[in-house]
Amino acid sequence: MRIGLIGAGAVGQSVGALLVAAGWCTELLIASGSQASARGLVTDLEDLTEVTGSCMRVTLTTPQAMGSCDAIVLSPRAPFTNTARRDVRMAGLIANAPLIVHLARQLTGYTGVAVMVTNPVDVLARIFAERSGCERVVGIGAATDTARYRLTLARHLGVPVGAVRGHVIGEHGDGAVICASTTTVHGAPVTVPVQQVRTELAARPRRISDGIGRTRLGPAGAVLDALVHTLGLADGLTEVSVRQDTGVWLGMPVHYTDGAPAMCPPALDDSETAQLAAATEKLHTAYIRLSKEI
Ligand SMILES: NC(=O)c1ccc[n+]([C@@H]2O[C@H](COP(=O)([O-])OP(=O)(O)OC[C@H]3O[C@@H](n4cnc5c(N)ncnc54)[C@H](O)[C@@H]3O)[C@@H](O)[C@H]2O)c1
Repeated sequence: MRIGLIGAGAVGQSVGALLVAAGWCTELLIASGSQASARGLVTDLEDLTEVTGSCMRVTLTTPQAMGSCDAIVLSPRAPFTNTARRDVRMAGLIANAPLIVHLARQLTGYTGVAVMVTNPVDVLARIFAERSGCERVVGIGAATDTARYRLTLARHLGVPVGAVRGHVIGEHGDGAVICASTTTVHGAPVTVPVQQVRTELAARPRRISDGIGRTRLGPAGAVLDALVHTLGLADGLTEVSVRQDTGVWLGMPVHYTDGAPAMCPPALDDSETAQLAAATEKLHTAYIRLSKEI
């Protein structure tokens, strides 16, 4: 498996390290905003492969040279200061969209899997798919949100995380839908303190950023999870942002068999249905506004 990685920052570095540890990636091709950052990560990963006895080759390259990769991870971030207190991820739209459009042009007709990381991930996955013509674009975020949800609920109820079944879908952002009505603990329905959970879902990434600068390991794990499922290395259910009938990309549970996706939308109650419709509208509006500008 040959993987391209665009963006050698906090997430890109963590993805690189996880790919070395995973063992199935034979070559990692790296491009970034500057030669210096890409070369730095290539050098560090070379050291890691040598120390750990990994056979993975690490190569400095350009996005245009990634056309033959099985998958490309897009985790660049334009330099800007994010001062938003609400809708923090959406605040990156204007800064990051031109960069993603540029990459889409460079990767026009790409036939592999594209894993979008850059925020706002749902809108940018759509922009990249439509501008590049790539048909296998997934965004990450819902798997991390879901993991955070299960952790939070398990702690609140004092049960093992493995006993909690439930999803967070829709926007990776303030419009995320906590699927409380179908959540179970030890197979039984449960009353979810939705507002409390929502507060913790927003607090966790802030706590990580305040403590260690940027969120990186959870999202990198979600990238690996998306890669193994979309590339057919593992069958099973994961949450990724994928194209809906409306044309909008939303986080959903998707079951992959040999890399073939089957969407598994959870049943929703009236409130959750309304929240998902609102998220769809919000992301579509952002997309339309952006499309007029770039
Ligand atoms: N979807 C998610 O779950 C999730 C989670 C964490 C972070 N993110 C997003 O991922 C993006 C990256 O986050 P980060 O913390 O790694 O950022 P970072 O600032 O640490 O790194 C960004 C990297 O992008 C590179 N870059 C800048 N312009 C580029 C260009 N034109 N082409 C290629 N590379 C370019 C920079 O050189 C830098 O190495 C951000 O938008 C962030 O919000 C998403």
